[in-house]
Amino acid sequence: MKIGTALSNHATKALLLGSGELGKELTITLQRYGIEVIAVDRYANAPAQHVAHRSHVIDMTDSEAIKKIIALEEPDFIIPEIEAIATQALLDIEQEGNVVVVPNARAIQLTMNREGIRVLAAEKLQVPTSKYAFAETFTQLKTAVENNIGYPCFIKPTMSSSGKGQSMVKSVDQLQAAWDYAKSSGRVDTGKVIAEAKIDFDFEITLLVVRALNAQGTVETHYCEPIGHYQENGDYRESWQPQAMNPSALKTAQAIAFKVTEEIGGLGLFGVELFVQGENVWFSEVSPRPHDTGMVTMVTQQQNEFELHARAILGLPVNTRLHTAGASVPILSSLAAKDVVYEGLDKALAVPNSEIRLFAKPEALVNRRMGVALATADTVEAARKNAVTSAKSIGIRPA
Ligand SMILES: Nc1ncnc2c1ncn2[C@@H]1O[C@H](COP(=O)(O)OP(=O)(O)OP(=O)(O)O)[C@@H](O)[C@H]1O
Ligand SMILES: NCC(=O)N[C@@H]1O[C@H](COP(=O)([O-])[O-])[C@@H](O)[C@H]1O
Ligand SMILES: [Mg+2]
Repeated sequence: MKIGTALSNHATKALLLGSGELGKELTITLQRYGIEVIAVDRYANAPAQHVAHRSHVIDMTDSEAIKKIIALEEPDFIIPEIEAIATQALLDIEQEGNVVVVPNARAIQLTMNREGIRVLAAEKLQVPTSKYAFAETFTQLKTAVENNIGYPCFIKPTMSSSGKGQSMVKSVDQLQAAWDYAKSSGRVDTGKVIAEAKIDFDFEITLLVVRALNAQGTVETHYCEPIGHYQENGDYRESWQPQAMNPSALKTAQAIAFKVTEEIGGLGLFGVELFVQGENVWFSEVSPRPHDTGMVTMVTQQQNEFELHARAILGLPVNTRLHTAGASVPILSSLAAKDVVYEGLDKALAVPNSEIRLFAKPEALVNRRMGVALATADTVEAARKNAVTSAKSIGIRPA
């Protein structure tokens, strides 16, 4: 493809829908290839907006608002970055044919809502998943859990991410609170919640998969080394790469990831979330974009997940090589405040082979991700230890 020079009349333009920490890294990468980036989010001063050429604040769950911004900016690429977007607008815009929705509008619609991707994976593609049911009322939820899903189970909003609105329920007396939380705390209330039986996994991974064009112009699938991670309340607390895996489980994981991403189609990087127990692998969900647990690749891979996504989208060559073991630990706020300052950067960076990214979100909330510590080492264990020490050195307090 021809890539126009940024800020000329022929600049290739990318419009990000969602401008968080993942979008910021992607913006920087796209700009290195001369792309003009417009960063859109639901609030002003979102991380990617700190570096983008231009930015807009809109209600991204409003189709008309999305269409208006697209008509104004006339981008070549629309890159959804968060799980809270009116996907119908993207389907309509794609139909018109002048813009590429990354990786495609159907992928965004399917993955933005857990119902779409779960039904596709489990029922059409027949890949193993946890047992699940959808409910529109508390009575439906209770009946499904009591008769079919069982305890313990997870109750989640169908449109959410980073664990928002999600809880694990061990007995019937916790069900009402889980229903109320899922209905009130997702990114968007679709009217439905999902109940999922708990999988007793040994560990869970994100398999980063890249669909990119080869020299012959055909799509090839590339896999990164598996990323292991540990989650609390549905949000990641540590990730590391590589996750040691039994070769047969890795093969199964790649086969599941291939099946799902091949069905979704388009070009770009995907984060396929899988649960592993012995040789068994279950599909959990997929992000058609860089993944939070994949931030570790900023220190472990020659081409990190943002570089891979940008290259794949632009039709450029990709390489998923890992060059070192590493780990990432998010820096979470312990307080809610409008203006905050970070402390301890000197201490955090005194940890050997560590790096810090501070996101500078304009408002801190309890457990909101405000930065990330990254570390490399000869072993994953040492890298994890260093990343934890580095992250703990950063304090967040009101300005
Ligand atoms: N059915 C399940 N069995 C076991 N653990 C689960 C199940 N569902 C969710 N979890 C745990 O909760 C975590 C978050 O779940 P999930 O990925 O569905 O939430 P999310 O809000 O989409 O998070 P993100 O957007 O960060 O991926 C999983 O990574 C896993 O640790
Ligand atoms: N698991 C998905 C994920 O990590 N998404 C990342 O978090 C941002 C939202 O953060 P916020 O809720 O703090 O605004 C998103 O914009 C994206 O960068
Ligand atoms: Mg997830």
